Amino acid sequence: MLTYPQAQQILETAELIYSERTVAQTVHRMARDITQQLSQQQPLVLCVMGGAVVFTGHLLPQLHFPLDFDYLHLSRYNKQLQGGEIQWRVEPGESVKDRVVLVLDDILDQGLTLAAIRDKVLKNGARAFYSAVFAEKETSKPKPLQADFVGLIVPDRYVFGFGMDIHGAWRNLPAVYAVKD
Ligand SMILES: O=P(O)(O)OC[C@H]1O[C@H](OP(=O)(O)OP(=O)(O)O)[C@H](O)[C@@H]1O
Ligand SMILES: Nc1nc2[nH]cnc2c(=O)[nH]1
Repeated sequence: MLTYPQAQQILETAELIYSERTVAQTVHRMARDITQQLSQQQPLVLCVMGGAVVFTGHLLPQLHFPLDFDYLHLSRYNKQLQGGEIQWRVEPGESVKDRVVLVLDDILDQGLTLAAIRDKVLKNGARAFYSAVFAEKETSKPKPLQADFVGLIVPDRYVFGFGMDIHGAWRNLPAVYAVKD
């Protein structure tokens, strides 16, 4: 865990890359696009804990159609800045069977996390898989999947805020920051 001064120091030296206003406009646009595509499908919406919790909390009240909600939990970064093995804590269960599933995550970086989720959701019998990511990182490597709904494009730097952590801290920020290079 970061100490209080360490957390403060990280924020003070970070670069603001998207303001709170842009974040709000982005979630609003995504809600409109998701509504256009899925409002007749009564999807099962799955929040990927814990990064997607802020995005989910802002998005769901803007989806004015019937849906069900649940969550799944896995981690690949484990409070580090480099990804490793995927560790599942709560897998998608039987509830996905025959459902149109919409998975919400905070960021698509190398895409390994979302690809693992897609594979499990489809293996457990979902009728269709959709994904919405609040941010997508511009990486040089090809990704194993594309998200159906993408919010903000972020540079190939470690970003935090609006649910995304930096060593476990600052998920609570309303805007998006990049760590100092
Ligand atoms: O596209 P990838 O390179 O696989 O990375 C994306 C994943 O990384 C973060 O999760 P993390 O493992 O940090 O767990 P968290 O949700 O607890 O922050 C984020 O929430 C995504 O799920
Ligand atoms: N918080 C955070 N999580 C990530 N997971 C993959 N890339 C990132 C990133 O840049 N920031």
